[in-house]
Amino acid sequence: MSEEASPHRTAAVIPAAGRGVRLGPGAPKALRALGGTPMLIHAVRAMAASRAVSLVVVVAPPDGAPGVKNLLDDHALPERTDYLVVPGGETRQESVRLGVEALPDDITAVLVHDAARPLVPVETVDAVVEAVHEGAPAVVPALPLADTVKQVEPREKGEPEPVVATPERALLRAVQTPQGFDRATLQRAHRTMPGVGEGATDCAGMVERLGAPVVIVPGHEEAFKVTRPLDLVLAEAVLARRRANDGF
Ligand SMILES: Nc1ccn([C@@H]2O[C@H](COP(=O)(O)OP(=O)(O)OP(=O)(O)O)[C@@H](O)[C@H]2O)c(=O)n1
Ligand SMILES: C[C@](O)(CO)[C@H](O)COP(=O)(O)O
Repeated sequence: MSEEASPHRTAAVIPAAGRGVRLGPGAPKALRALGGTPMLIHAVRAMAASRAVSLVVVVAPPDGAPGVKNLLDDHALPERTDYLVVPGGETRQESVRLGVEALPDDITAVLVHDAARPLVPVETVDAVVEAVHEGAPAVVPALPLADTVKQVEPREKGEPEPVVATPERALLRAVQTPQGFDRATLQRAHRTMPGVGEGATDCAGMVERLGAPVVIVPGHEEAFKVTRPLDLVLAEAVLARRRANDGF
């Protein structure tokens, strides 16, 4: 996909300021190695692989922006893409807001992609971009659920939680990133909605609360989020298979 015939200029914002508490002790999650390369670099390459993406904004840990700039300089990245690093905030919502505020004025479409989803295929990125360029204000890649989901009444840790409802699984989707937005819609959502507590867990949810439509495109099983140690084992296996298939 190319920007040449498009009136859009598309940027990707990569929130990478999280600590990775659920992954366990160590460096901030985005900086941990996957196949010998920081997870963040995989995520940056995944966004820059789309010819539609002309700018990648990395939202670094609050005190880690200079180190992340050095990291980008030290790794081979597509030259047609520009790169910018800004310091992040206390929550994902705050980090994304800081990334969006750093966008140059000529950007019209924005992808928001977790550094923690390093292996998203370019076909998924392009499908999201295409739907935004065709006029959707907000686009989310997602997959049907394998597990049945229960809604519960939360209790203290260790206490059995009463089940309140079993939503119809066929109507549910597990949501991934990159989520794609018309820039004005995303900016309005972030400017009008204060971050409460841990903040919104995804930007599309904020756009829904604005009353704007959000649509789903097919996600990909390799776009999973590295959250817990077992996810890293899976990510290493997927990467090893790709490298074996590519012969490098
Ligand atoms: N203050 C924060 C918190 C999260 N993120 C980013 O948001 C994405 C999704 O968050 P998650 O997987 O929850 O990452 P962490 O917050 O690092 O994980 P944990 O909750 O286990 O600490 C990650 O790329 C993470 O770096 C961010 O930029 N700023
Ligand atoms: C945006 C997201 O990846 C969609 O599934 C997810 O909500 C991020 O949640 P996290 O708790 O910040 O990992």
